[in-house]
Amino acid sequence: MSAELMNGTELAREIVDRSAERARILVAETGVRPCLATVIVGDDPASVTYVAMKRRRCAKAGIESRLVSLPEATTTAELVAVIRGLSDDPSVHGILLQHPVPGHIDERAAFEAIAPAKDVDGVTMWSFAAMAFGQADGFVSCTPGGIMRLLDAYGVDPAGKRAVVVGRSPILGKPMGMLLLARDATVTYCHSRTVDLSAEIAGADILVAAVGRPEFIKGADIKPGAVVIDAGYNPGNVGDVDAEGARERAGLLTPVPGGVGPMTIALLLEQTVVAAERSAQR
Ligand SMILES: Nc1nc2c(c(=O)[nH]1)N[C@@H](CN(C=O)c1ccc(C(=O)N[C@@H](CCC(=O)O)C(=O)O)cc1)CN2
Repeated sequence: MSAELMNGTELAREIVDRSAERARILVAETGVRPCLATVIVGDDPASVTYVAMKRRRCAKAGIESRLVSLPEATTTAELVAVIRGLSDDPSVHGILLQHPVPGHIDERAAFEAIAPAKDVDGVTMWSFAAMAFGQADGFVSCTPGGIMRLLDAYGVDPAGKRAVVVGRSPILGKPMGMLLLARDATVTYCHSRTVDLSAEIAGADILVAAVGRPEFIKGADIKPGAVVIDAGYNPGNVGDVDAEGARERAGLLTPVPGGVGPMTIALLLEQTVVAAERSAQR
């Protein structure tokens, strides 16, 4: 078997094009241009690259992008104050705090300073709860939200399927499982204390790898015909799944690059436009 690749680049382009058109209409009808404020603390090279990618795509989509670049030594209190300022600024519609922040910062406290209506990256507790309770007024965490859109585009209905999420981070693994559960999948979370990971993976109809360890998931463990979502973004564009092995066994597979990554950014742009539309209606 050779897996069909799920083209995230193409689907993301469609979403960004539609978002750009909505942004254009919003400007024409109300004079409001969607604005995303991105906050980055320190100069981690990967984060700098991701932020630059997001800003480039905002520019292409007609979304204003405001960059707040803070030094490594920024304290939690200073960061919270900056984010609260953006939350109170009516010209800002979406706020993104690039993850990870330096270790001395309380990242949760910083995320929680984002006003729910501007949480276009879906990182606050309010957004998580809204997603878990199926409330449409919240914003979804972008990577899991993008993955659900990919599944839909490729006709994968999670209902009744065994879904295994490897990883339990607050902005990826945990919300991923909740979104699959909301679509009636039988969800298992796996993590560092999971006793027999290979056996859990072997039972997965839908496997989401979100561990942050290069090629951690071995092709031989994958159930033949499974849908394999590689949400890894390790240095050198290496995913969390052994891509060669997965191609042999999976039915559908997201490539790295060109799978989940572009969808993450597409969802961020789409949700920024939605936040701006909502603010213009108020
Ligand atoms: N606040 C957040 N921080 C982080 C998130 C997030 O969703 N919100 N996700 C990751 C990294 N990330 C965005 O920040 C991200 C990583 C990779 C890509 C991407 O499109 N990758 C391309 C390849 C890139 C290249 O060509 O070099 C791909 O997969 O095709 C997008 C977003 C951590 N932090």
